[in-house]
Amino acid sequence: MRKQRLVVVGSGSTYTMGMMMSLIAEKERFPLKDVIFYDIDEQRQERNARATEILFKERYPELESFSYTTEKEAAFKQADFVFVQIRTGGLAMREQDEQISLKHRVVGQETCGPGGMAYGLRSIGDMVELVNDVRRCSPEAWILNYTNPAAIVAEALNREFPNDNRILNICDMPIAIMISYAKILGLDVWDIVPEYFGLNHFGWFTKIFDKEGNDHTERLKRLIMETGFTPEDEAIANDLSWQKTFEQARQMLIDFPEFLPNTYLQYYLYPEAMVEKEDPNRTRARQVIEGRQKHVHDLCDRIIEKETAEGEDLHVDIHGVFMIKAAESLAYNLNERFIVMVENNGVIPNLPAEAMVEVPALLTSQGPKPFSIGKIPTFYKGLIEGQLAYEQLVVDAYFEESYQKLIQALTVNRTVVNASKVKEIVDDLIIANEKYWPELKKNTDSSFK
Ligand SMILES: NC(=O)c1ccc[n+]([C@@H]2O[C@H](COP(=O)([O-])OP(=O)(O)OC[C@H]3O[C@@H](n4cnc5c(N)ncnc54)[C@H](O)[C@@H]3O)[C@@H](O)[C@H]2O)c1
Ligand SMILES: O=P(O)(O)OC[C@H]1O[C@H](O[C@H]2[C@H](O)[C@@H](O)[C@@H](O)O[C@@H]2CO)[C@H](O)[C@@H](O)[C@@H]1O
Ligand SMILES: [Mn+2]
Repeated sequence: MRKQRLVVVGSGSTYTMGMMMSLIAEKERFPLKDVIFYDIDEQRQERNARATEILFKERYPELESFSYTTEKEAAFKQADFVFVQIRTGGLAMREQDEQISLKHRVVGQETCGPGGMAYGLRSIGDMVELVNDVRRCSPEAWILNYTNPAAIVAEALNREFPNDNRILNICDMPIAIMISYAKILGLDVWDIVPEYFGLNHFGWFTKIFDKEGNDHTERLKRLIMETGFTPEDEAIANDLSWQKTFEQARQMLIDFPEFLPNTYLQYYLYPEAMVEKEDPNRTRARQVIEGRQKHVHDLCDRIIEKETAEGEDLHVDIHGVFMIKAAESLAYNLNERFIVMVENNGVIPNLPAEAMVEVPALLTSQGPKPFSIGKIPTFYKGLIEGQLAYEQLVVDAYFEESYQKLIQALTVNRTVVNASKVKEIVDDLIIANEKYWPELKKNTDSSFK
């Protein structure tokens, strides 16, 4: 089996240690020659890197080399795979996004509504630059991207690199939801065969089969409605915020019982209730800073101090495993089925061909081969078209540096109804994002060509 050369971009991420444990767990199926960390923040990277070095010495002695750098050329020189999980502006800007939105009494969330829009305008520039840098050094490398808001990033990268077939945007939410389905059904998550359609963080499971072809959909729906729905992936099972989110997914199913919803639909279907639930002084970013980030930093500091990872409660998480299993399938042409983002091109014939949709696909050495979905019913088509218009307008606003396109984008987003509120929110976000966004021009030219 050919060993892979892996670069992890955004290696200072709170997810890196989980990802490294997942690489160790998958080493027989995704053997590595070397691993290189790349991040722009030397300190954030160094903490994860020094702990990883110790972890790999103890649990991955087969690895030929591990290194870390803030130099792009050194990082990208010979990669087979580049895993990307960056956060432009950091968790501090996530907190701004959430608080500014909530100040205007609209959804304050990482990837949805005004917060997601602000984050999208920050991510696009860095992601485009990164892909260009990787391609200069490693034209054939697979770039697997987790960076959010993944829907907007996918749309922007597809426009900027239309002929690059080795960029794949993925999200761990569908598989995290499937872990909960598996628990309810008494199945292993990897034995579940889902049918699913939508945009990233905006989709529905239409059928849940097992590998023998048995249809569990109606029983699953009944069990969720009658007995509840809880997060089961270890990383989120005990997190109150995720518990509330999964409980709300049960309510969505009761209200709209045709298909099983992605948890993120709660922000679009019940925006006012979501605002009521939030404390603007302690939004999700603050919980992550004091929760997951603190936990990871403390863990790394202890490993570095003791010079061993022995005795630490380190575990594999679905976030890491999902990306690595997707990489395995691409690297070794395994043709395994994953829910990923692809250009529509007729997969859903009653949506635009150029839309970046999230659907099941076989991952082959030639890239994703999506399954045909067929025409989707009017309710979902209507919701998706609005959300897609929002995502496309955000990307237009970025590339055209257009204030007006951004106003249009947020106006079609279901989380904000009132157009006068849109302008106030956008104006506040412009000030907060001065360092990150392009300077938006206020011309009012018609978009008719
Ligand atoms: N797609 C998904 O389903 C999914 C799941 C979980 C997390 N994520 C995303 O993963 C990313 C990381 O999340 P986190 O909470 O660990 O964030 P984090 O802030 O802890 O880590 C991000 C790291 O990226 C680095 N970084 C920022 N800009 C960079 C650039 N231009 N080049 C290289 N490094 C850069 C930062 O210095 C930081 O170390 C976020 O975008 C998050 O939304 C996506
Ligand atoms: O609010 P956060 O930072 O805790 O989470 C935001 C991310 O949520 C999803 O990822 C989950 C994932 O679904 C779960 O399996 C586990 O690994 O935790 C992740 C984070 O809690 C979502 O898919 C991401 O896009 C979000 O960034
Ligand atoms: Mn996601």
